[in-house]
Amino acid sequence: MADKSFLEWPFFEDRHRALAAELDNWAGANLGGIDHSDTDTACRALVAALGEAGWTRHSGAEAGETLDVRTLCLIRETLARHDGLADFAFAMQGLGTGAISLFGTPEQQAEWLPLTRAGKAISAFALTEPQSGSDVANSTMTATLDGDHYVLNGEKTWISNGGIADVYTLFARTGEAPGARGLSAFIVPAGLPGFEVVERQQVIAPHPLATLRFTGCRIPKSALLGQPGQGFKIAMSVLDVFRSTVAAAALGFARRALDEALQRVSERTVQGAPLFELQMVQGHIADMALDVDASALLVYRAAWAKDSGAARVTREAAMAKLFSTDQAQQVIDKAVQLHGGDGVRRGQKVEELYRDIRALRIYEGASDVQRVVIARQALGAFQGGK
Ligand SMILES: CCCCCCCC(=O)SCCNC(=O)CCNC(=O)[C@H](O)C(C)(C)COP(=O)(O)OP(=O)(O)OC[C@H]1O[C@@H](n2cnc3c(N)ncnc32)[C@H](O)[C@@H]1OP(=O)(O)O
Repeated sequence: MADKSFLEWPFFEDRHRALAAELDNWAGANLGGIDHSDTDTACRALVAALGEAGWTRHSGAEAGETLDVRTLCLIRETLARHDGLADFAFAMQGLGTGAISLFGTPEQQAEWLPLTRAGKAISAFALTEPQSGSDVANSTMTATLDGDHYVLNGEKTWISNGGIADVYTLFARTGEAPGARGLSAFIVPAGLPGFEVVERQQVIAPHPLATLRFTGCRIPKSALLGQPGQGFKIAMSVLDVFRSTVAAAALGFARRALDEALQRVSERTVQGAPLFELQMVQGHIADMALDVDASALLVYRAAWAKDSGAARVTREAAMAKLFSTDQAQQVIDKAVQLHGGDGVRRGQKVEELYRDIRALRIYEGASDVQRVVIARQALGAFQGGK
C-alpha cells in the first residue's frame, strides 16, 4: 500500500488530494485491461483511455487557463506507480504541446489543444538532432522563409511519439543569428509532403521513438510559435515545466519499488524469520524511504513554486530532476537486490521498473546537464546576477 502521507504536505490543496485518490482508483481498475504487446497500439489505446476518462485534459492550457504543475506531477507520479507506458503516454501529451499551451496564440491553441487534451490527437516534442542532443544552441535544422511559408530541411532524432504523433512542436534555425538566438519554434502536423519517418529506435523500455527527416517540407507562416528567434527560450521554458514532471515520474517508479521491497521483505523468510528482521535489510529500507521523501520534497517544491507564480523555476526543476531520477535508480536497484534472483526475472515488477527508470536520467536534459544548470544558477546568485 503506497504511502500517501505526502499529500498532507502544504504544497497541496484539497482538489489535488481528491484527484490523486480518483486517479489511483481509475488506474488500478483500468490500466491492466490495455494490451501492451505492441507499443504503438498500446500508446494509442492509452492516450484514448486517458482522454476519455478526462486525465489528458490536464496536459494543456488554453486561453485563460494556466498549466497546473502540481496536477501534472501528481498524475505522472500516480501513473508511473501503476504503469510506465501509461505515464509516457500522458507525459508526451503535455511535453508535445507545452509550447502551444505556454506560447501559442488563441487560434493555435484552439486548433490543437482540444484534440490533444481529449486524447484524440497524439503530440510530440522535436528538439534533438543527430549532432546536437544536450547542445541545443547548435541545432542545425533550418526553416527558411519563402513567401507565406517556412521551408523545413534537416533531421530530428530520438523523438518520442515519432511516427505515431499527429502534431509535433519542432525547433529549427531561422535567419542568420548564431547559436541560441537563431532558433524558432513551429507547430508541424504529421503527414506533410517532405516529412518522413526514416528510422524507428528500440530502447531499454518500450517507447515509440523515431528519427524524422524534412526535405523541402512547407508549413504556413502561421505555424510559427512566438516570435522568430525565440525558439531556444521557448524550449527551455517548456523544459523548466516538464523536467519537474520527469522527476515526478521517477518518484512514482521509486515509490512502487519501495512498496514491492516492503512486500518482499515482509513475506520472505530467512532462518525462520522475515527478512525485515535483519538490521541490514532495515538499513536498505530506511535509505529507500529517505530517498523517496527527499525526492518528493524537491519535486513538489518545484511544482508549487511554478504554480505560485514564479517566473522561472529553472534551478528548482533541475534539482528535482537530477535528484529524483538518480535516487530512483538507487531505490529500484535496492529493490531488485532485496528480491534476489526474482529481482531480475522477466515479468517481475521490479525488473520492469529497472528498465523503466534508466532513460529518465538522460531525456529532457541528462543528469550532468542538470548539474550545469544548477551550478550556473548558484554562481549567478552568488555573483548577484540572474
Ligand atoms: C515521457 C517523456 C518522454 C521523453 C521525452 C524526451 C524529450 C527530450 O528529451 S527533449 C530534449 C532534451 N534536451 C535538453 O534538455 C537539452 C539540454 N540542454 C540545455 O538545457 C541547454 O542547452 C544548456 C542548459 C545545456 C545550455 O544552454 P546554453 O547553450 O549554454 O545557453 P545559455 O547561454 O544558458 O542560454 C541562452 C539564452 O537562453 C536563455 N535561457 C537559458 N535557460 C533558460 C530558461 N530555462 N528559461 C528561459 N530562458 C533561458 C538565457 O538567459 C540566454 O538568454 P540571453 O542570450 O538573452 O542571455
